[in-house]
Amino acid sequence: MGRAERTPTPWERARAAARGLGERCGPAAARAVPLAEALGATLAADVPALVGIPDCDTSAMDGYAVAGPGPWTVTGRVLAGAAPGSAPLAPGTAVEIATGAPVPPGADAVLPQEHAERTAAGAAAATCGPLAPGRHIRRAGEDTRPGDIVVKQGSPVTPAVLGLAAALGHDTLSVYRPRTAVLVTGDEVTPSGVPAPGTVRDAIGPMLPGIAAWAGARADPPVQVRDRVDGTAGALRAAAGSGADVIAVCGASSKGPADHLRAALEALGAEVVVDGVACRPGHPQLLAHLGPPSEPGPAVVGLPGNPNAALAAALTLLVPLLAAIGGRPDPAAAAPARARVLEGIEPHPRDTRLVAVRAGEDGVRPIGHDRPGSLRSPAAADAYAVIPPGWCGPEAELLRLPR
Ligand SMILES: Nc1nc2c(c(=O)[nH]1)N[C@H]1C(S)=C(S)[C@@H](COP(=O)(O)OP(=O)(O)OC[C@H]3O[C@@H](n4cnc5c(N)ncnc54)[C@H](O)[C@@H]3O)O[C@H]1N2
Ligand code: MOO
Repeated sequence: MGRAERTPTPWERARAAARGLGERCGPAAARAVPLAEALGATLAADVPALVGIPDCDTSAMDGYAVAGPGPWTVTGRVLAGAAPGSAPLAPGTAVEIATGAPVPPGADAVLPQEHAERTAAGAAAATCGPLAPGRHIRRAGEDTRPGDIVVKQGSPVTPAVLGLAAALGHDTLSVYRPRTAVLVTGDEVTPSGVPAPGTVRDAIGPMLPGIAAWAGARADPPVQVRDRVDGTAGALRAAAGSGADVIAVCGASSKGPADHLRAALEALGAEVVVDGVACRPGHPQLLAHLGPPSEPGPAVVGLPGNPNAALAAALTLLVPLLAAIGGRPDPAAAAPARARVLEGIEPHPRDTRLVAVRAGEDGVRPIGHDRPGSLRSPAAADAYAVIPPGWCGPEAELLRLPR
């Protein structure tokens, strides 16, 4: 097992290393998925328009499509969904028309309903003066022409991207969505219900699907692993064999008698890229690569067992790693990146502190309850304030929390 760092890696350097490993392991395999399953993934290919918007000349208003000067004899009605007509509208005639309906050839403009007057003889007249040619007609391809690239590869699939893809005729999209397997260690950890005395409920597994989704990835349901080296190594091997891009291991990251992650990685010949990070909470976290360095092979992230430390570690290593494998920016680092800290925070002498803060109008305030074993503060927070050693304010970088 190659050890890149024997001392804890500085926090910023650890995030960069996670991104670097993600770029080395990525991109995740591209898959065509139905639109209903694509939300939050990253586009693996440009999205072309399969149809023009609009696909033919259409009316932008409810009213009358008119030809020549008025008043006009109304000869019919066209509703949205009608096939585009081929018979030209004769000068002096009009058809009643709905928004989105195809404008007949020969029509000069659309007279909106509210500017039209029907005469007793059934003709239509304008109450608004002459209409400019083409008024209220949306020309074929005016917004988008067939073949236009409307969203670029690498963009996140948002609700608007889904709606646009559907409007342009797509039923599926080709996307990257890295997959992380989740191994929960700890013989005392129980997956459901009120924990019995001496046991604890898994509080890390439930956080990972939302954290992964935020990074454009997905997390498998947690698999519980007994506190043994061979069991941990076997679970890592099985997760790697399942084709996971990343394996997140919860707990067993420290140096106690039941902490077997490092020994299991050593048994598998893993390359350890980050062995401890100079941050609080979360200092025993770890980043490794399984398989030969030249292969994409899954990356392994060791998340400390203390749940607040696990969350800090997930934002430090897991999120940049998954985002890079999916080919998108780290969402935790997105703007606004700095804020004024309105209450004193004591820096740590050597490590970067990640302090849960709530955003107000003038800046951010620590929430308190800052304990590695408790999620009370991040559950009430908007971000972690990043407090490096020697920090004296007044501003701090913010590491955003998934909402
Ligand atoms: N001698 C040292 N001991 C410890 C150090 C150290 O530097 N030297 N670091 C401490 C810090 S900081 C942390 S964080 C933890 C990390 O521990 P592990 O990753 O090895 O995790 P465990 O020992 O298995 O568990 C720690 C703690 O968290 C609870 N836990 C574990 N998994 C879960 C889970 N899925 N959900 C909720 N809670 C969980 C577990 O019961 C323990 O209470 O090490 C310190 N010790
Ligand atoms: O990773 Mo530990 O927080 O510093 O609990």
